Amino acid sequence: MSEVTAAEMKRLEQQADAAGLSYRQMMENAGAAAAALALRTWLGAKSAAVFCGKGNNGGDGFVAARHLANAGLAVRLYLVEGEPVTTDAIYNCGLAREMGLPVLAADTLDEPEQAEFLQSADLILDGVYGTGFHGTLRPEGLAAARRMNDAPGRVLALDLPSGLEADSGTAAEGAVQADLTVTFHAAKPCHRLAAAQCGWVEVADIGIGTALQL
Ligand SMILES: NC(=O)C1=CN([C@@H]2O[C@H](COP(=O)(O)OP(=O)(O)OC[C@H]3O[C@@H](n4cnc5c(N)ncnc54)[C@H](O)[C@@H]3O)[C@@H](O)[C@H]2O)[C@@H](O)CC1
Ligand SMILES: [K+]
Repeated sequence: MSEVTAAEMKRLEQQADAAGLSYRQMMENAGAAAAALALRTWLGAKSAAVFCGKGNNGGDGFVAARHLANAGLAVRLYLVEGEPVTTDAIYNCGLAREMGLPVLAADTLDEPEQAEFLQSADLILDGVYGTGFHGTLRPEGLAAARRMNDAPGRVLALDLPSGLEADSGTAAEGAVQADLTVTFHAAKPCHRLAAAQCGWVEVADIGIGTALQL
């Protein structure tokens, strides 16, 4: 399996953007691929809880949530560190809201109705941190990882399980344990170095190969 580091991936995304494949389109492709993978892996899934951080990994989560809702699933989004801050994540959070998807603070999961939704969700999507993560999990990230790990549903990590460092594969204490990880364009070193934490790993095409004629 070919592999790229987080820095190499960033460079490829810059080159693809310069070649006409926008960052927004890459995010759309990533989230759509993740939703499609979830739907064909877990046939019959009826509900999904999607955890989003404030960066572009969260952006992938908003996109995936839209596609899962369009496929008929009951979907709720949980913001782990407040509102998104990157341009494309803000845009996709807005689209999810316009569709009428519930976008809630993750600490609402302390309330019985939200806790019940998470307990009954067939799918849990982890869009808290991707290649941007380094170091240890702060309290919000740690609490979200614990909720995902404790929930009975299947956990799909977007790009990599939150709490793993993409290049070193170092797992922060309390990191997400995924059943399935969908990574984009190519595997990152963590998928090999922390394979058990990632579960089954699938690589999704997000258009970079075509844009760059690789
Ligand atoms: N740039 C792009 O065009 C694309 C990016 N994609 C997604 O974007 C991800 C990378 O997004 P970002 O670079 O925005 O970063 P992430 O969304 O991975 O992380 C969010 C933020 O967390 C912060 N952070 C780092 N360590 C932390 C810690 N220990 N505790 C709390 N916060 C911490 C970082 O400063 C980072 O800005 C990829 O993994 C992938 O999922 C995909 O949408 C494909 C296209
Ligand atoms: K993630």
